[in-house]
Amino acid sequence: MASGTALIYDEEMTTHKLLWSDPICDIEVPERLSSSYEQLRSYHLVERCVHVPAREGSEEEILLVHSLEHLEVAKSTQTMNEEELKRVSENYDAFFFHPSTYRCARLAVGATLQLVDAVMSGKVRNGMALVRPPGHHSQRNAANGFCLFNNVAIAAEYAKLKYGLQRILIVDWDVHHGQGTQYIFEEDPSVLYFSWHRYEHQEFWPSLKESDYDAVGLGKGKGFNINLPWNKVGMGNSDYLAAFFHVLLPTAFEFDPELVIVSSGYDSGIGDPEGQMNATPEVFAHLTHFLMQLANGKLCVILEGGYHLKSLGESVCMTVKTLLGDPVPQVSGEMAPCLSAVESIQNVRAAHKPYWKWLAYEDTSFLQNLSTKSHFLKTANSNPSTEHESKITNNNDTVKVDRFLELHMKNILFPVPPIKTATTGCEGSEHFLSEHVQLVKEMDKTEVEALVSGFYADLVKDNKTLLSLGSMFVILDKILKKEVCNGIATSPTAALSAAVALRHSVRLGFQRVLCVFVGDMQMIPNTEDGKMLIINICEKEQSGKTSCKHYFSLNWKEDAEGNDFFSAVLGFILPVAYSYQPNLTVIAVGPNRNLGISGISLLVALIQGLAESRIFAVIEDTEISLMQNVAKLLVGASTPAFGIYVPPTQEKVNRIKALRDQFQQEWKMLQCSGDIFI
Ligand SMILES: COCC(O)(O)CCCCCNCCCN
Ligand SMILES: [Zn+2]
Repeated sequence: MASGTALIYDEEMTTHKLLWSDPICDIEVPERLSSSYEQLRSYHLVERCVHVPAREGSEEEILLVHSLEHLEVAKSTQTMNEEELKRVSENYDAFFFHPSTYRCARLAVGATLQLVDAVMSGKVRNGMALVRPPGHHSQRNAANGFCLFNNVAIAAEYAKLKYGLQRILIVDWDVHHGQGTQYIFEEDPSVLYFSWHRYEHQEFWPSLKESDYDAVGLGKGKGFNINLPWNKVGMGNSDYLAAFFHVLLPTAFEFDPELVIVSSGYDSGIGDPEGQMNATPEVFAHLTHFLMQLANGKLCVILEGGYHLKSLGESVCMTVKTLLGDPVPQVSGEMAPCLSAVESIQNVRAAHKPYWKWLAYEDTSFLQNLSTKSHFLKTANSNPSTEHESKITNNNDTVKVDRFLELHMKNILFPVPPIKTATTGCEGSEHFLSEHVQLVKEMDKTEVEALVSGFYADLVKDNKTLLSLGSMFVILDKILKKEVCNGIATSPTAALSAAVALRHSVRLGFQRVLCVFVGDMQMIPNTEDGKMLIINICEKEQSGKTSCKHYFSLNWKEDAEGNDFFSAVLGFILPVAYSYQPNLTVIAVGPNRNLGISGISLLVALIQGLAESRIFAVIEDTEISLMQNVAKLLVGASTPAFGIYVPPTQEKVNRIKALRDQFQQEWKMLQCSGDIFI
């Protein structure tokens, strides 16, 4: 299992700069790179990464994507004077040449390919390349939007050629549409390109019709180009997370890429003059964390845009911290996507229905009655939650944004707990002990008996479980005190242990405890006070307990292959969990579990994005291999391959939709279709 995070940075890429006045290009400054690198150093992140040197991309590598003519023009600029440079630059939309541009662009390509090699060779698990000039606007025969060579597109072609890859996912979270990348792979089903971008109904640059949600790819590439247009500014964390839950992740897991490359622009972050969006730096930790669960963790993050230096630097640090496996910080803001975002999500899901199995049963009837749609849009616009109140009056007030970010990041960058995982000396734990794992000593019997008789006598009927409870109390205590990030224990009766753990956690002071229970839960605590939210994935409805705001019984019978859990995890559990914003998560697996090991692994891996990754897992002690899998994930391993994709049945899709329709007003991250306001 590869480990380690590569960081690629070469100061020489700061020599490319604008020599004349140009109000459009003057935001793409060398300091973007140097201040990001300085910010990484100030958080002691550089020293934790594996340093990989940049190199020049060769002409042959550049010709994987670009025409010889384009290469020759670029090469010829090295010896030009300012007048000639200005003239050549005017041939392109929003691009400037400097005598060192060609050299820097080749370094940007080479740095990107070095990262691909480091990841594909297993030297590291993932990594980030800080490069400029950026790439996603440049096309086969043209520079565009500050980009000369399309670093990420060349990387994808290079990886296909050198490593025989057949499925590469490119995620472009830059706030501009990477039309260059779209054109290059439009007919190529081996490269799935996803981009969200400020669009405002084609008003915003590059103002292309083909940036809208109905540009799905051409010929054999149909379905492999996904555009999610933002038709309003001010999009925030909840909109970005909703886009991942309801569009990107279900598609990505069905596509099952062998490598994930991110066109990582941070102009989609708060404070950026180009994006005018509201998303705060920690959201990039969540987006990165989600993508780390694909391709066995093989993830290459390549810098694109980002023009507010403080916002850029903080977001780069959040990304690298997560690549290193640090706990994911709590995401801030109201977990409620705005109407415009939900409408875009609904449109892109409808546009891609013909191409993806997970969308086979998507309800696109809204397309027929567009009249009511425009009607509810008018009425909805009066609805408060259709607009995000902007945290910052406008992003152009740089100093104000600096101050906001200074305060905002203070309580985000908590110290990383020295130990990741605590465990009891339970069966099978000897397999995964490492410096990241702490073996906790048992609490002594008399103390456990005092605790149980004091607070849990109604739950604990016999002494058989007392011993397992003892170590559980110790682990929960350590998690509460942030001495460890998470913990795992086995129990002869996981249902009882979970019930005691939940009550104990609330008594210890956790205000919102999320419990995901797989299998027969048997004892369902009272959730009226909202201090717990329980999602029970079980085969049959628990006796007489129907779903309500804080208790869901998700009846789920795995198909034979045992791989059709994505729609439950991505379409329901994560959105509800993120809406709830727990400060502790308890994952319990009882008898008669009805999710396969890979389904539970995905659940544990993704849910680490919550509660600052504070998780307590309790597993029925008959499930040794499951326990070992879960323990490895808690220590930071990537989710294992999921095997063949099993699409959800219509019955399962309908069940999720029914729950979503019923609870999307309480848990707004469930929203993914605009008919919420009719
Ligand atoms: C990968 O490049 C990074 C980027 O996407 O941020 C480049 C943005 C170019 C923005 C150009 N604005 C032109 C406005 C014309 N009225
Ligand atoms: Zn951009």
